[in-house]
Amino acid sequence: MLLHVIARGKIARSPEAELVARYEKRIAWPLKLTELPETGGRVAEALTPCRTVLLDEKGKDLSSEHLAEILEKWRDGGIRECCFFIGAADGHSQAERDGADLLIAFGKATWPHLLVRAMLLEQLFRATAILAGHPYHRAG
Ligand SMILES: C[S@@+](CC[C@H](N)C(=O)[O-])C[C@H]1O[C@@H](n2cnc3c(N)ncnc32)[C@H](O)[C@@H]1O
Repeated sequence: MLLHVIARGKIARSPEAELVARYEKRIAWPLKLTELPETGGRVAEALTPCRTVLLDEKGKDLSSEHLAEILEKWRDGGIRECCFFIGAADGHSQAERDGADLLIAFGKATWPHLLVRAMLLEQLFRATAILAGHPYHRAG
């Protein structure tokens, strides 16, 4: 299953970009990163069947193991692409929230979107490492 991270805003050369690159290299699953402007922009049509996940403060606070289980279930169920959307300063619209398969929160705090990009990449690496039995993740 292709993990497709679609994020608003330009990351350019920055500490966040270094973190994104670090985890991007380590994720063994097919991975694609698409950067959109703060507003507007278009994303190539997803492979079908696909799932849509929004990163959103109003989402579910999932453990890394739970995220891994969801990805495993979708992959094994024949889902070909999972799109993860990170919003810009104004976040996501209610229509976008209503249309998503899953909303994930990294706690109730509001984080800068570039940091969320790095955090999501780390969680995707962690989830895929859990599924691969890689020792990176040590359950608490
Ligand atoms: C600065 S935040 C936008 C805040 C905006 N006021 C809102 O209502 O969503 C930019 C993006 O970062 C991500 N983000 C920020 N905090 C988050 C959190 N706690 N959990 C998940 N994603 C978060 C979301 O994708 C959000 O759209």
